Amino acid sequence: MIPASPKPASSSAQGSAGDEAISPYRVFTRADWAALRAHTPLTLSDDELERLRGVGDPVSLDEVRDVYLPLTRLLNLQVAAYRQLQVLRDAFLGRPSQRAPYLVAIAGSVAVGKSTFARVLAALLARWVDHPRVALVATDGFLLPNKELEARNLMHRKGFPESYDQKAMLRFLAAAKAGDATLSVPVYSHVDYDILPGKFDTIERPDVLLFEGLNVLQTAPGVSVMASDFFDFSIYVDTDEASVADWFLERFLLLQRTAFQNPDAYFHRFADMDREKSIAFARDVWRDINLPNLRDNIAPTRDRADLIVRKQADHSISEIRLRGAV
Ligand SMILES: Nc1ncnc2c1ncn2[C@@H]1O[C@H](COP(=O)(O)OP(=O)(O)O)[C@@H](O)[C@H]1O
Ligand SMILES: CC(C)(COP(=O)(O)O)[C@@H](O)C(=O)NCCC(=O)O
Repeated sequence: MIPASPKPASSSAQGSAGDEAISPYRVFTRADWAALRAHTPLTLSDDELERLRGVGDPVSLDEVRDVYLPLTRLLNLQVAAYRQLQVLRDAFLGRPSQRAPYLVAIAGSVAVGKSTFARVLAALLARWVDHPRVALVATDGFLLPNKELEARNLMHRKGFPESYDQKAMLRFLAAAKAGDATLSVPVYSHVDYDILPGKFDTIERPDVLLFEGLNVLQTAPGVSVMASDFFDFSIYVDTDEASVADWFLERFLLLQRTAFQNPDAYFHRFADMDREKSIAFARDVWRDINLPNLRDNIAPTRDRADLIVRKQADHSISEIRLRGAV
């Protein structure tokens, strides 16, 4: 179903008036998008949603109804079409039909709520009978271990392109797309603030693989293969800089009262820091690390996504842009 009165894409942070005229996106208000749910049933309860919410990320059941259900309906149709295409391609190649997972990338700033978005989407997609096996992988598993970051003087560049083992990430995506039966991903711990040596998560034959991280849509000069070569669909979780700066600060203060109280936490030394110093510290980390990374490496990838969800200052999603639906 197509909404009665489509709107042209409004100007973007990077776009000029000229770009606006040639935007590949169709812009939906939340209400227009919600109408595309059709009869997709709500399969999550409030309790289940509570368990999926991230620290300080207040996604509501209304938002699940209005935003996530139409999206799962769209993805369900896309997966069906993708599978038909695979069958046809294998027939062309004269080989037995092979099944590879449908890969969905989720990008956005630090603290924008990618993990919650991905967890809720994964839970909803897994309730569809035609793709019950949904795996979720975060790209932090592909960060270089702290020892290596220290050796390269990159401890203050965590999350920047050079802080990841790009080759390992591409190898993983290639293996996933090749339909490998068992996939293994290194584990990053927010408690240790480091990769856990020798620890891997194992994923077996997912129908859909969600791949979430700030770097998933990045390209690099002179590089011929990039992560997005392996994606079937991509989503960018967007908001304005001021909102995400506040969310980062609020989350830091919340983690301070919870996760940092754990004596084993890397950030335990900040557990009892007074409020004023804590605010100053979190603002510094934002200003010196996460904001420059957002501006230089993350936000410029936004307009490569198939879908952009735009959050307001209260974290709620107010607008959705869909590529190719103009
Ligand atoms: N220092 C920390 N200690 C514990 N959990 C953390 C810490 N920093 C981030 N997290 C959690 O890690 C996840 C990923 O965070 P982040 O990379 O900022 O992306 P996003 O907020 O977009 O999901 C979130 O669930 C967040 O709450
Ligand atoms: C681990 C992260 C780089 C996010 O990684 P991602 O899962 O997006 O690959 C980020 O959460 C982080 O720790 N940044 C370092 C600066 C900071 O402490 O906020």
